[in-house]
Amino acid sequence: NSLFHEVPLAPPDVIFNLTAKYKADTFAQKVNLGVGAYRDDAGKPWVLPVVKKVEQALVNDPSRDHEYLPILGLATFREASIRLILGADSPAIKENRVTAAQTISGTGANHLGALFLSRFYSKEVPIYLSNPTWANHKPIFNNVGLETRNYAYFNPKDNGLDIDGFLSDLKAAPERSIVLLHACAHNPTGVDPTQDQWKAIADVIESKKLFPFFDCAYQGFASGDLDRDAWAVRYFVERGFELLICQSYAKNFGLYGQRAGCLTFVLKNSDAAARVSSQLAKLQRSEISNPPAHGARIVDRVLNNPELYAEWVENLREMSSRIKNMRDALRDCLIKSNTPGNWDHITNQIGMFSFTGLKAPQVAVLKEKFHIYLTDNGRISMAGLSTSNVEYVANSINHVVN
Ligand SMILES: Cc1ncc(COP(=O)(O)O)c(CN[C@@](C)(CC(=O)O)C(=O)O)c1O
Repeated sequence: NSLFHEVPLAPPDVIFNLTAKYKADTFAQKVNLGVGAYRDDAGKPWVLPVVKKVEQALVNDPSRDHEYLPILGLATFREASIRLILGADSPAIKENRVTAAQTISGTGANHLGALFLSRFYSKEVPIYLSNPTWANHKPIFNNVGLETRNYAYFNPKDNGLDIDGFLSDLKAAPERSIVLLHACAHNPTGVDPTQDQWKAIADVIESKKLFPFFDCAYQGFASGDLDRDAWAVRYFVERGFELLICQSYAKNFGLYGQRAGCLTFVLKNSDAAARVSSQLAKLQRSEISNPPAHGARIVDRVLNNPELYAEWVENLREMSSRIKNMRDALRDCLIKSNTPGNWDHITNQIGMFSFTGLKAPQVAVLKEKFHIYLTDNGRISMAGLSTSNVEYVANSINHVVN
């Protein structure tokens, strides 16, 4: 008998297993609405033109080597990431009370933030996650010994935000609890709080002394405007909260496999920032020693060069507007084919995903009969839609809701 013969067989990951099933499917008209990865109108992954350009320059740069990065990553990448999320004129930056660590993409930022809080904030308080939230959030926090709880988020009646449930769950939370907040383009619902609702959320977090833990994986993807998508984070900073933000460059730079991300901490003063930074370095060293260089160098060059930055903004707008067009097209097709139900949420929701309201049995039929892949909770990645498959998808949805 092996020493590990009692290791339980874990189920495959929901989202990555969907991709594998889709790839294995030989049906000509198969459609992948699973993983939240951008595809162009031909259904192909899109290497951003600005990324291609910078990669060429990097490869041809004679001074480039493969030395270790510092433990906390490329300094100019970290500084640019802080400016991107907080705004170049942020008071927190001026007062030198921000610190950051380059991480293994957004997942790594969530993990390092969780690990730090479990060590230096508290292990006794729970972290509140939106219901529903990204499938990977719960395992990330449980892995570092944090108890996870839910706050109400999605209202199935209007496929919108259950703000009353949201606020009352936070009011009932133990003081100092951590609250995970999606900065923009909520995954999986595509439903974001309005600015007034963010103010009400901030009021409860302040009065209950809760800790805001922002996860920002889609900056620039939601509205197409980087500053607008960072509004909630900047509002909380303005209100004087200490908080952290997880940034991912997987989606907005198309660098999924390069694992480029950043964990940014906003503190009360520079003394606290120095202390936090020193412990982030210690934790990071013992886990990954130092982060991967390639993706960060691409992001670093783009964010620190005005022309490349402007080109990146254009590339971002191209992705976010194609997704918006697909929202309009899907809703139009559903209405044109008299699909029962109200489909306004398809265009009211924002960012990579739409929470359709389809139930697991209906999802099963879409997968098995129509070869359309989406998660059982009815989430569809809008980037999987194209002008050539949107009608087929709408007709298939029509079939399963009738
Ligand atoms: C809210 C949220 N945070 C963090 C991440 C982490 O992304 P990264 O580590 O690649 O930077 C994702 C990616 N979510 C995807 C796009 C992929 C996945 O599940 O990992 C999704 O399909 O939900 C996300 O949706």
